[in-house]
Amino acid sequence: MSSPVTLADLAKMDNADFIATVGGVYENSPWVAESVLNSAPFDSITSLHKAMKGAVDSAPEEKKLALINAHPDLAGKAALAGELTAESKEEQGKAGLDTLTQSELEHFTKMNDEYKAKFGFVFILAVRNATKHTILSSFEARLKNTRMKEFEECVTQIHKIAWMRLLTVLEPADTGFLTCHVLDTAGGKPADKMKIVLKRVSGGGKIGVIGEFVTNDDGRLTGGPALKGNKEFTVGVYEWTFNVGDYFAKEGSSLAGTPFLSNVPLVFGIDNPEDHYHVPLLCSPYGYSTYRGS
Ligand SMILES: NC(=O)N[C@H]1NC(=O)NC1=O
Repeated sequence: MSSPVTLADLAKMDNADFIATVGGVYENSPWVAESVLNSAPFDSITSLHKAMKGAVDSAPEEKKLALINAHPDLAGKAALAGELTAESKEEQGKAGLDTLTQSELEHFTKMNDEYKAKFGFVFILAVRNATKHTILSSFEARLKNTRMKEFEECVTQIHKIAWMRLLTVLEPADTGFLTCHVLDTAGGKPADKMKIVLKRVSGGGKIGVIGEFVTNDDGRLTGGPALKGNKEFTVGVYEWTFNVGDYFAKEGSSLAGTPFLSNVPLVFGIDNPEDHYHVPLLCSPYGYSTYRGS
């Protein structure tokens, strides 16, 4: 795959090159990219996606229907005939749809046919991070919906597909960063001097341990964000490991010889590398919780 285009390079392109670069993020529908040319240049993938999404959402019903039907079936005829776009081939391949057994293939054909017979359009699911099992259970669940709900769901899935395609084509803006905060809910105070390890579990960049930190008096990471900018803060799955056991031992509040909580792992996903993700931990010796903060 060619290396991602920077937003600065995208801004310098003429219309034809702009369409050649991002025209394929809405499957077989370059009109979406064409309709945002007036709003160029874009300073982030987020703003480009927002503009493209807006063009689709404000398009008439027939145009949305044509957009849905511009997608190939999952594990359908086009896939079998080797006629998928490069983008769709990659996505369907990542979900394992290019290595189905004969009986799995028949199952997919049955679900595609049932879905089309009920709703009159192609079943759409963003499958880049899916498996054949999650796709089949999604088919089952969505077959119970109304046509209107499914129409909306397909458009929502198309926006997700476009977002993930933009992330493969363009280099994100350098604005994203990851922060943390640990609060001791038993003591009613920030958890200071707690050791935290950060690992990248999957995604772009080095996999494995990528940082070791200690919280300051305010329970935040000494030295600022754990990851910062588009070289470090990439789409993927990450894991904090909080050394809660040692912290509460230091506080003198661990009553047991073998503490109930020792290391607390927290696995979280980064979908928008241009955003600020604040991933905190609220903990006591016997429980913990988190949320996506700001
Ligand atoms: N039918 C359908 O959902 N197709 C699409 N989904 C996806 O992730 N890529 C596609 O081509």
